[in-house]
Amino acid sequence: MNQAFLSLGTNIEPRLDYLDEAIELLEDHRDITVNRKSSIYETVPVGYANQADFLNMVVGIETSLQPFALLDYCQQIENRLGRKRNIRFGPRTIDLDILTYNLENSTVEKLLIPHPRMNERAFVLIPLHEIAPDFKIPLWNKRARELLQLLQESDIKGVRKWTQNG
Ligand SMILES: Nc1ncnc2c1ncn2[C@@H]1O[C@H](COP(=O)(O)OP(=O)(O)OP(=O)(O)O)[C@@H](O)[C@H]1O
Ligand SMILES: Nc1nc2c(c(=O)[nH]1)N=C(CO)CN2
Repeated sequence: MNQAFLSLGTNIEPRLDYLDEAIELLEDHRDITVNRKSSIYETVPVGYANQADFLNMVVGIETSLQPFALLDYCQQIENRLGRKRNIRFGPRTIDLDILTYNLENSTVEKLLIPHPRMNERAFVLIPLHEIAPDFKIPLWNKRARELLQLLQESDIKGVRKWTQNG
């Protein structure tokens, strides 16, 4: 069985429902088992600042799907949840990125694994550290915590645990 980590992000309300529905749709697939879920984090937008705060989380899955089939299913979920692709890095109902797939590296533009920007994203590294503290991310061959240490304090401050009651 293959082990992958996926990043989920949303900044259009109802944000919590989009996360819940995306996870349900992952669990509905007979070839995917979601075996780890991080907490939900509220995060300041990175890249394109003029947009609402995100909810982000990371899940660990086991799957018999090959990487492109997994990407295809992630994109089906994005489409079902009404994802529009207009502004790069802009607002979205749900974004599902494949962070890692086993210890594989893929350099095909349509599917870059590990995700090439994950090392600079505290909104990915903090939840990944929570569920897989010892996992060494291929390409950098470093744990999430070690990559976090290379980021600015301000990037890390933009990520805080989210609870429904604020
Ligand atoms: N690891 C990956 N996970 C998901 N999509 C990927 C990955 N590597 C490459 N892609 C490609 O990136 C394309 C654009 O993806 P998307 O619209 O989700 O980007 P984005 O969320 O705006 O930016 P980012 O990838 O920085 O999070 C997808 O169509 C997909 O083919
Ligand atoms: N905080 C945060 N910022 C982002 C996010 C995201 O999920 N969270 N996704 C982006 C495009 O992939 C761009 N910027």
